[in-house]
Amino acid sequence: MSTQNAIQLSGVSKTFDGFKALSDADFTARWGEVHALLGENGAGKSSLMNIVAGLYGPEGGSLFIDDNPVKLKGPKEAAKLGIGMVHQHFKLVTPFTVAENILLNLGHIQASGLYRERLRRVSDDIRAMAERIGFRIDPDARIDQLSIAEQQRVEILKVLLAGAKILILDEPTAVLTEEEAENLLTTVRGFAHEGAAVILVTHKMNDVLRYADQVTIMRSGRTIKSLKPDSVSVDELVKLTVGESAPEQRIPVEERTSGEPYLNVKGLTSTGDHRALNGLDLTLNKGEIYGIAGVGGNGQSELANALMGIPEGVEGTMKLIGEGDLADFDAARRRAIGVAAIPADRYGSALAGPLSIADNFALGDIHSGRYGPFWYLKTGAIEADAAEAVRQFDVQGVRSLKQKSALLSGGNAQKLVIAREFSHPPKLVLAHSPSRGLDVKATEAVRKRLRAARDNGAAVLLISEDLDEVMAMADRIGVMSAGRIVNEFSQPADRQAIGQAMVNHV
Ligand SMILES: Nc1ncnc2c1ncn2[C@@H]1O[C@H](COP(=O)(O)OP(=O)(O)OP(=O)(O)O)[C@@H](O)[C@H]1O
Repeated sequence: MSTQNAIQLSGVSKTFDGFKALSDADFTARWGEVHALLGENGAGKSSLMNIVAGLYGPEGGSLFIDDNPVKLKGPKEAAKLGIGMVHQHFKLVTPFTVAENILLNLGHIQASGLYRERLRRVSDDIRAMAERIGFRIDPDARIDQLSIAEQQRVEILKVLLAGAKILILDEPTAVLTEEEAENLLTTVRGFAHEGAAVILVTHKMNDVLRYADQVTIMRSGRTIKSLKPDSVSVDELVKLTVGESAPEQRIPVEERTSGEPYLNVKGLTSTGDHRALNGLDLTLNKGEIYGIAGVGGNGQSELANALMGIPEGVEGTMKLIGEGDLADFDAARRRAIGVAAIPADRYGSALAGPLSIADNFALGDIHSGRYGPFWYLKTGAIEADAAEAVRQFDVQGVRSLKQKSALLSGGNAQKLVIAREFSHPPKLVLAHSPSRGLDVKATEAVRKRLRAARDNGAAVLLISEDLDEVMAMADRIGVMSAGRIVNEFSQPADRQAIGQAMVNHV
């Protein structure tokens, strides 16, 4: 393994609206290593890596690539130096196909030949790379027909095919299944050990311990420590990351009796050619958490969309007993009934990025009249409630409630969504990958909210590709495959049997 530095940042600072996101941060990653970057939500990990990727210019400090001092003028220059970053929130052109998106990114490299010919070549490269790293992806699929997990695979392929030698992966495994995550991390470790450098921004301690050669921990805009993961335990890493107050222990899920049925889904089927949902039946009871496990791309996103009222062509029924069919309710009616929705794509489907934190918080209550008639909103009341929610849900990085919500770090944006959705006691909670991108403390806080909602009698549907999360949270587990629930398990359930059911039907 070379000892030459791939990246060296020293004394880097960055301020946003007077807020110091990075102050005097140092970071060194060597060629040949997988280097994990850990830290609480809002610690500054993405900001630091955005500087390496040429997206942000630092105010102070210096950046060396391959031991040469550089001043990046933008991401193109970073790409030329072999730096490729896969962001937490994707940068794909949604009406385009996978191959078109990748060709767009490779424009400068694959410039020769007719467009169709170039597209064909790129499609071949995509297939070859996908096979090499164990991804299933169709180069001709349109991005807007792919699940979040599949879109992430496209982003990863995009960077790999552009020939990056310094790979920065911001939370790459957050939406991947265990097997996909293992494949990906094994592959990137292979790249690193062949001589590249891989930076893995993550909250998953086990990924750090299993795959990283070195780990740097950030807190409040500073790098506080860099060490070899095999020199510490998970507990020590957690403490270094979130401070002394270690998160709660996992509560083992016991067999428990739930209440009467509340949501009855019958024959839910996609109307398009691609039968993402194919006759799905599901009954969710009051006072239970029903977890949906499954390999990504088996209809989970379409189910979440249909239930949450995000446009999705489906037929079949989604009856809320005593209320009517969910498909007939507009957003205001859903709120009035007590439906809380936490979509997987928090920026695309849950938050209005250009609106302020306070306005995003109040969105759910505009129709109810809580803040006055909509032509004269009581901004003081909105801000008072939002301030209280920000405090209660520990949303960090809030300089002002008037700040755009798009500027919150990924994890803190999720906390804002959850604060809004739980601002009234919910009767039905629909949560899709709710702890994606959250640090250990925030993950525990979200899980506590879901459990509390269940204990107060709500029906909670948890759709997650993280089997550990489903196992830890759900009272009953449904395995989804090819657009249907193919097996149901009650707790305590056998993890291996669930894993079997997930793959047997693929
Ligand atoms: N473009 C921006 N404008 C204003 N503030 C920003 C911007 N980018 C980041 N920030 C702020 O800088 C701080 C650090 O954010 P950053 O995204 O780097 O954290 P992170 O460690 O990656 O967090 P997470 O784990 O939640 O993704 C946050 O308070 C965030 O709100």
